Amino acid sequence: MPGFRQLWRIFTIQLVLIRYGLDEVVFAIHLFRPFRFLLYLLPWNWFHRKRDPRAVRIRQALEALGPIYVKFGQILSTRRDLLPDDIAVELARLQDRVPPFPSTQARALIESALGQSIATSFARFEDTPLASASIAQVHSATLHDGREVVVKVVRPGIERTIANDVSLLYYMARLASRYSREARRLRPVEVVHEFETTIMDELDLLREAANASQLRRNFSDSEMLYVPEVYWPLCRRNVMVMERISGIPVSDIEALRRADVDLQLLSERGVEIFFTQVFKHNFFHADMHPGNIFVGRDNRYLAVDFGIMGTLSPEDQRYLAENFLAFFRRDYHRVAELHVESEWVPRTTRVDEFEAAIRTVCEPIFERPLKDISFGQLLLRLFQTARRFDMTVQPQLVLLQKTLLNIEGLGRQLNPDLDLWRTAKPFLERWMSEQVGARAFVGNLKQSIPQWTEALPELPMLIHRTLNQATNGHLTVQWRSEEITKLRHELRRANRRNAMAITGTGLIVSAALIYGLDGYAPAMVGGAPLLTWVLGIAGLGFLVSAWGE
Ligand SMILES: Nc1ncnc2c1ncn2[C@@H]1O[C@H](COP(=O)(O)OP(=O)(O)OP(=O)(O)O)[C@@H](O)[C@H]1O
Repeated sequence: MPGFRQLWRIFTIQLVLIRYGLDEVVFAIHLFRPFRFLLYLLPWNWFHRKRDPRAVRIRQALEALGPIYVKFGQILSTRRDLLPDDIAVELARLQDRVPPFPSTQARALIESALGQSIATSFARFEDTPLASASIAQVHSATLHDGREVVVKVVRPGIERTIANDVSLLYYMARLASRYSREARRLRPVEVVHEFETTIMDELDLLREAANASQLRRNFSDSEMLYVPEVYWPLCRRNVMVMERISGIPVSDIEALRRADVDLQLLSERGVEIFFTQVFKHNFFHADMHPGNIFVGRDNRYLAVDFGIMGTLSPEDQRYLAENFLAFFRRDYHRVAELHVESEWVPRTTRVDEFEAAIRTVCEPIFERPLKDISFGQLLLRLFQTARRFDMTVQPQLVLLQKTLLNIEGLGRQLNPDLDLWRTAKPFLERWMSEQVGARAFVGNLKQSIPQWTEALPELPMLIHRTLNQATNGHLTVQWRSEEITKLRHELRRANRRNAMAITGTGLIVSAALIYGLDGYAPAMVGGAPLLTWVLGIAGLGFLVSAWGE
């Protein structure tokens, strides 16, 4: 049960929702019905009732509720498998730009985190921030050796605010799940959990710095992507210092044209970077919105903001690649099979039914020319379909699908004729051939050589011991298999069944004999009818149990 302050906050949230005409979706309003009369005290123009479409009012309400809710809306916008399209599109418009906090506070936070004065750490520190978002603020600075850097500082007190808001969101999500079937369908508790994980990760700048370092290493020889260097001695949990990059924002197409950037090459490089990150490095930048991407010299991308990165398990990678290839061959049966094999949908799913559902969704999409087909939309539709077949939510896949949508959006903005499939197909086919077949065998062999060289010296001794045991007749082989275990159970059951049937038959025969002997066996006279019944019923009981085994 929440405390008074939380209840008050819930009450104010209700007011904001009512103000934006969202009372039809306010489940908890029932709890606050007694206070409804307070609404009549408010002037009529306080309400923004139903003037705008519902999706717009939801966005406005989140903006009115403050930065944490803006962030919540942004993360929610990526769950297009759960939300109606209009709401998802509108929530994606939420701007995470909030008024900056004073530079005196930023300086104090940095000094306390680094344990030294600003003047000791930097030759110059710019008080006007470059950017200010809900979690952190970014300032530019110069190191004593002359290198230009940016300093990212986490907002003061933000951890407590988030903790309070998240516990409130959990409370409301549980209420919603309990009282509203419609809300239950949106899996509110799961959504809040996802939000909590993402936002807590973003608070830890050491984690972001480590992500940046890894990505920089992965692309150290690349002419496609540049990742700024992290200055580790000046990084703490709430402060991060990294090389300052300068380039043209990728969304500024006019400026890119003026700078003679090859837009077609750039759009294809974007796709290649994405597939390289997902399939080669298994470490992808999952916050690829245009605000985080710049273009430098030689058509090279420059990336910032490494708070959200994604990885896939080797199995997910393989299933994903196979899914894409099967999709574009329109082999829906294989797509359905892959979903069952990978257990993205339950093993009990009927492949033919699932295949039919996928076909219904995908055929209209494939009617369009290949260059107009969106991978991200395709995955999204697939997840929406799979959800009807009880697909368990795979956060890593949702993250990937969202990134893919971003990449496509970006690529098509640069080059409306970008044919994603043409760029991606050779990449996926090459990757698949490296994973299966002779090349994969050689690759795996190479990988296991170190283990073999470690185990090799022990081999003669092992062979000697085994042969010794065999000649002395002490060698036992332990062989466990699922089939054998099943067979053993089956045999045991059959034995039990036989024993019960024999006992049951014996008892019934005995009952019949006693019944037949009645009158000829004087010692039993009087007890015979009762004994006949008891034996007969017991015999029947045994037979029925034997039947049920
Ligand atoms: N290394 C850098 N060099 C130059 N500018 C940078 C650098 N890092 C960040 N910036 C600028 O600061 C802005 C905010 O940085 P960043 O995205 O890392 O912060 P954030 O708090 O995570 O914001 P959001 O989550 O809203 O994107 C960037 O959009 C970019 O303009």
